[in-house]
Amino acid sequence: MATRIRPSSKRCVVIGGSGFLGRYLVEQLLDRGYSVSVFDIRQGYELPGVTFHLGDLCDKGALLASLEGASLVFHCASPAPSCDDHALFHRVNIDGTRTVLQACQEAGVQKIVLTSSASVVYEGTDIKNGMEDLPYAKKPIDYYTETKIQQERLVLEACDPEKGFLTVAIRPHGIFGPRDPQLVPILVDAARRGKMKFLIGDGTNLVDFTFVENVVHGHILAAERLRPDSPLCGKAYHITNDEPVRFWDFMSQILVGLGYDAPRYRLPYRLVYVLALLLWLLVLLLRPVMKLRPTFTPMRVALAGTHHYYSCARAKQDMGYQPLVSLKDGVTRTVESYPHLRRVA
Ligand SMILES: NC(=O)C1=CN([C@@H]2O[C@H](COP(=O)(O)OP(=O)(O)OC[C@H]3O[C@@H](n4cnc5c(N)ncnc54)[C@H](OP(=O)(O)O)[C@@H]3O)[C@@H](O)[C@H]2O)C=CC1
Ligand SMILES: CC(C)CCC[C@@H](C)[C@H]1CC[C@H]2C3=C(CC[C@]12C)[C@@]1(C)CCC(=O)C[C@@H]1CC3
Repeated sequence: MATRIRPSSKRCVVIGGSGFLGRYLVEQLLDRGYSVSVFDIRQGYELPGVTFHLGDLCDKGALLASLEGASLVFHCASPAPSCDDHALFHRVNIDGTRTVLQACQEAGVQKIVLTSSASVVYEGTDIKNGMEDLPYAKKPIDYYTETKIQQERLVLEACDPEKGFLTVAIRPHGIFGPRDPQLVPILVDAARRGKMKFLIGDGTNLVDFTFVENVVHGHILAAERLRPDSPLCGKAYHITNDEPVRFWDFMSQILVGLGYDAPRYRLPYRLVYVLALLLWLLVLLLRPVMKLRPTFTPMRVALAGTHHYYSCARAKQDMGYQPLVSLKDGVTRTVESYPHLRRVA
């Protein structure tokens, strides 16, 4: 007869653990004495003590096999926002998250920490020191964000302390750090193609960029403070560096740190936004014959030209969160980690 492994509070599974954030989470959990398994569609690395379960999170059978004995699950898997595949976003972020919840309930998992996104309340217009009680965006900036909203709702609504099933969502914003496959590589690619000479808007808009280790710290605190009687149950929490920075100053620090010139010439925000929309329409029209990937999408232009920074007061109060790494140190460590992306004279 097969024996069922008893759930241990230190045994956890990181769904999406091969990705950028997931790998940092796995490393930090190991350092803190957790026993960690990864469930992911791919194996991104090897690490002593970590078991990889490869599969699609939409496959309940595959998930169940990985969840045996675990009491805690971190769900940080998602298709990349830039993939722009509506069917895939829907299948993974909405249907797949339902499957994750069912599998966790069947496997006797007690806690789920979801990686959501602060962008679930952002509609492309200014947000200054936004709190978690802002309503979900009625017009999200893209389909990825639309599915992140539905995903967060599903996870938070599933919280049921009486049944011993506890959920919480972390909303990070603009995660960066060594090994980030998105922000720095996209920026450097644009600079190498001569597209980073201009700044969009007047350059004063403030934005949150969050060092990856702070995001991980928020996740682990949330997991440890999530109890049937705690205020965290069924709630969302912003996790930021708590140091809003001018978008274009942050971009310039990274570019200059890697040997590229900082953007110098200003372009009016509205003009660039309309041009990006027109370009996007053209991309849609041409899609049957060719697949183009413009650098300046309407979503990126909105993020580059508006204020979007969030308060993490709720996380400080309910879980004692404080960022561990300052923005300055985070930028230095990030720049140093990309020698291969430096400008060659
Ligand atoms: N990066 C950021 O600035 C922000 C990210 N977030 C959220 O943080 C989370 C982590 O993001 P990040 O680390 O940047 O993303 P990554 O793409 O680096 O990591 C996600 C991981 O999930 C995997 N994955 C995708 N689909 C499936 C699937 N169907 N089944 C199993 N695994 C799957 C990916 O594999 P593959 O690479 O093959 O697709 C990848 O390994 C995401 O939920 C994202 O929405 C929120 C706010 C900001
Ligand atoms: C070409 C330039 C105008 C912009 C280059 C930098 C951008 C690639 C990044 C600036 C803000 C980032 C961001 C995200 C992805 C990378 C940026 C657009 C997210 C969309 C990632 C997923 C989320 O959940 C929200 C993030 C907001 C900020």
